[in-house]
Amino acid sequence: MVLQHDRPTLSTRIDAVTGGRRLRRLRQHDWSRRLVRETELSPADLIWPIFVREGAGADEAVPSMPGVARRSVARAVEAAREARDLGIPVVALFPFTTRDRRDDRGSEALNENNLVCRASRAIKDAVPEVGILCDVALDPYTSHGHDGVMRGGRIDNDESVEILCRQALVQARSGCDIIGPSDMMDGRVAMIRETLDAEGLRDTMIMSYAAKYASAFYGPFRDAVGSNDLLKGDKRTYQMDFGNAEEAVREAAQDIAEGADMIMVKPGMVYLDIVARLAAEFGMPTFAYQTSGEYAMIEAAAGNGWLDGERAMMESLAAFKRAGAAGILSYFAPRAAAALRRG
Ligand SMILES: NCc1[nH]cc(CCC(=O)O)c1CC(=O)O
Ligand SMILES: [Mg+2]
Repeated sequence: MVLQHDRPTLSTRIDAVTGGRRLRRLRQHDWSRRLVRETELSPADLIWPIFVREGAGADEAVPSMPGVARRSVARAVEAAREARDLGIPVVALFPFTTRDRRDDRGSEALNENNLVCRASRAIKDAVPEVGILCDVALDPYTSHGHDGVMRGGRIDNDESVEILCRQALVQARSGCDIIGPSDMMDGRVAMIRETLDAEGLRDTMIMSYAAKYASAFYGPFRDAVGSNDLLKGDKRTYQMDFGNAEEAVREAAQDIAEGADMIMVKPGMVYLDIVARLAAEFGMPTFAYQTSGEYAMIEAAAGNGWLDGERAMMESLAAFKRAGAAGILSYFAPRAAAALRRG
């Protein structure tokens, strides 16, 4: 390339290498950028995870998740109303369980009057237009913080599945619309489907956490549900190894064959390759969970003034859509939906 350009010559040469296709042309105006935007986020893409706690009164802040709180059942109902008004289709319920309600088998999971069941009934009653998703896993209820039952120092798959089926049934009967098995036991989707069908609950949907990785990005969530101090060891014998992608395809294939209506990848931001891959490979409604740690990361940086939180929020959520996700579970849901409605 010559150093001193004669403009017309340079322009001709650039036209020659680009074929005259100047890709910046479409980026000139807000209107033209909007016109050609390939994917768009909408409030209907969002699922709002809500933490519920016993008792009445004011929300309890979760320190590691600025802007997120544990709500009483009445306040959870208010959140569902807010979701409806914002156009958010689904809320996901997670219980904060104190030590005294936990045991080594997670018995509280099967109590039809447990917090999640009471919150489901209250929301169904007051705001029937909003869908309810409930996690199926024992970690909010076990004294050791694991998602299943321990047997000789390991999590017993089949014994756990049996309890998880009963947990799913109790939740579905309380008004939960979508069962979200997040436990990663083998065969649980089929067994849960069978259990629900046998009880006449054919319409209850299953969104399986198909590819759920053993991740550092769940830390703040475990604070929020009270499991962090209790968890013994880690979850690597049932949650996936972060080095694996082929295995995610096998996991998703199994869950789909077993009857999952929708699949999910978790965490989300650091596993966008998996989201894109599963969405393309199976063409099933594929969801991503922007987890507590991913949320906290953005909030912490924004809180320090290190990045523009509002923009980082929208950009991170849009990335899931671009990767092919049908929707996103995100603690940003109400804020993002409000921003999208403002336009
Ligand atoms: N099975 C429990 C469960 N369901 C959702 C999350 C994490 C959600 C988040 O980090 O936002 C976890 C934590 C875990 O597996 O330890
Ligand atoms: Mg599996």
